[in-house]
Amino acid sequence: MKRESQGKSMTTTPSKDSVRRRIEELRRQIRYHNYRYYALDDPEISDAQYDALFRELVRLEEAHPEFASPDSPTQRVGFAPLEQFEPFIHPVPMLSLENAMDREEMVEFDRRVAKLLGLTEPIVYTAEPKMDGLAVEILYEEGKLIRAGTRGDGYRGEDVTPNVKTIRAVPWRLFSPPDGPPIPERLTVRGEVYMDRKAFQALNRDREEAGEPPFANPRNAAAGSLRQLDSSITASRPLKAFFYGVGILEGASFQTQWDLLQGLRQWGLPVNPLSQRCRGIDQVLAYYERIERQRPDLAYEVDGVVVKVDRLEWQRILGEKTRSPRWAIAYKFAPHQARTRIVDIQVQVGRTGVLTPVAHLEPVSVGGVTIRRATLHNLDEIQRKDVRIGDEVIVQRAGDVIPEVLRPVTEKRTGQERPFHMVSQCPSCHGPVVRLEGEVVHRCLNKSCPAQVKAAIRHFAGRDAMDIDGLGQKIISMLVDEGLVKNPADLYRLTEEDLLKLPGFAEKSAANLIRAIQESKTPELANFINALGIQLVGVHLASVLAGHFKTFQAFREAGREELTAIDGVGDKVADSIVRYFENEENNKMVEGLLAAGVTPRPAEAEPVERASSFWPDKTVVFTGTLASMSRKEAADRVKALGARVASSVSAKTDVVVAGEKAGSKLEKAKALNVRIMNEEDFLRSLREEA
Ligand SMILES: NC(=O)c1ccc[n+]([C@@H]2O[C@H](COP(=O)([O-])OP(=O)(O)OC[C@H]3O[C@@H](n4cnc5c(N)ncnc54)[C@H](O)[C@@H]3O)[C@@H](O)[C@H]2O)c1
Ligand SMILES: [Zn+2]
Repeated sequence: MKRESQGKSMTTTPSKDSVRRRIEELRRQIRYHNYRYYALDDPEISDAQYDALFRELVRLEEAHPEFASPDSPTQRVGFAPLEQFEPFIHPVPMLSLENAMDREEMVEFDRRVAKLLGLTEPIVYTAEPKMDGLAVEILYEEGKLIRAGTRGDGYRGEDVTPNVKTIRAVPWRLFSPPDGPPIPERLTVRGEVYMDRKAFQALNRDREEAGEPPFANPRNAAAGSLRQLDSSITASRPLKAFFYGVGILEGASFQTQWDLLQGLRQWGLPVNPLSQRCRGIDQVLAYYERIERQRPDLAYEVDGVVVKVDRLEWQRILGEKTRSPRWAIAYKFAPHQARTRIVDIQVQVGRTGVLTPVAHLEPVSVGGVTIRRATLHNLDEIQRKDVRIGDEVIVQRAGDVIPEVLRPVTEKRTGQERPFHMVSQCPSCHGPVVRLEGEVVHRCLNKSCPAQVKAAIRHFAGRDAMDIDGLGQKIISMLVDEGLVKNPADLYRLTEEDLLKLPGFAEKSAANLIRAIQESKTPELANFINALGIQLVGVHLASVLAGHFKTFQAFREAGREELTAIDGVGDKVADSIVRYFENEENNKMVEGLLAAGVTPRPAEAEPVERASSFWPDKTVVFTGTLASMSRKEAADRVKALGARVASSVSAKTDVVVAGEKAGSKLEKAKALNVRIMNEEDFLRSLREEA
């Protein structure tokens, strides 16, 4: 895929004056976009477009040093912290990274490093996925989490300690096995807070349904979730973190970046398992290609790889420039973008009646996937981007995130393009379309609107809900159109005879679907709560609520007070739940489900005790025999602390607990660089959690 033009190429020599004006214009634009991106977490342009502006400015300033200025955005990191937050001072400045866009720039980086160090042999690097989240620094003293802040302008960030403490992957206390590095007296560790793509999509769906503006991408969702004044909002968002560096490190030392990563891992800080040591630039380039291939399958967004000179001594020799270190570089992936034409814009009705305009496109291949539709979010977005029917547009797809229209190519307009008007009648039920006060979205308010019923049933039958196999969009559509199903509870009254009347069903397929529906009757409580489709209650909150209430009855009877007392449940969510169960129709539907024999399984394990430092969210494999307890007992102990137990070792394994006579799993763990605990380490860590 060709990238968008990297700024204007200059064929004739421009006058000094026009260069100065362009520089000023670029600085003004970049400052504005920095503000949107860093302060508001709401960018207006894509990263690729931003990078093009930034690079053009760098080039002009290099070619015309007389216009250089210490307050140019090229000399600064990020954006000053917002005043609503207490400042977080970085004891060692937290810089940005220089970017490379192609192989030549990487080869050039390698040459520069070799020259500065006076080396001729291949240089060893540690290469890591470049997480697309936001950078944080956390201070640990004697292993205890003291404070955490965002990067801000590199010198001062925003103090977000209570928010960072709600992230399960972040230990409140560091852990040290006897054979690992000692716990440092003082440590500031640096990492990236991010949100998985799936969680991001679920969050955006919930937001769109609730009439709130969706986040542009997982990075902004993570940043917007972490930079909250109310940490219960942060707690309700499924954030994760990977760590990759340190600022201060007292009382422990490492020789290389690679050893440092292993050390962080041993202290219980999550480190990206895809990191790799590379000998020479060719291995770096191969690593880049491998990660780019894996990119669509990763659970999270990466926007490139970060390459760091491995020897810390050499890093010190190379030192820093104003904005970035000389010993590291970010090799960015090309965005998956393409040009195509909007054939039409149609509105789609969601399960709570929200109307989403969707662009129907001339099919185009973007990063290997053919796309025919792209979301336009809402009317405001369409007007802000000035997208019209018939426009040639740039579309972008990041991983499996829903493709979106970035902007029209206005130079290609013919005058035949038509602006989009929001419909005044619901395309499904022809009811009136309204825009409620304070909302950006338009809605159909008719509760029995067929499109809403269909969407609600699709949600109900989905993977994270009742998980009904074989109940796809087409069948749901027929069931609703034929009047066989008016709400989810009706599904359980369907018979084979009903289905056989529909086109496309035979005895066997009808029997299969009825069986799948009947088999869905004992969902996990969290899935059942999610299935109900309560506004603002998505997959993540549903599991928080299930963990708290244990039974559906207790959840259903909970009052506002009890709800808001739960970590991660704010006023809005509590109101929405209470309102749901006050509604006559919802109650009838829920009664219908229970009467049909739907019995959610009570949630099991105790909610994780937050103060426990190491085990939450870790994937653990046991191997060999433990002298002090059975395998089952050991597994139950760590599960109670929030860990998952797996049977085989993979790159996703966090810890292998190896007892006597451990065999191949232990070998595999060593090969994959997975942390290994012997029985003594294991018992000690359980004692520490007690
Ligand atoms: N769209 C917009 O309007 C807009 C505006 C401003 C910035 N941006 C984006 O932000 C970028 C500039 O931001 P930046 O200064 O944060 O630089 P950067 O994102 O290019 O690189 C530095 C950052 O990379 C992150 N990182 C991820 N994984 C890492 C790892 N393994 N090791 C080290 N660091 C890792 C850290 O947060 C670090 O601060 C631009 O290139 C652009 O893509 C976009
Ligand atoms: Zn309708």
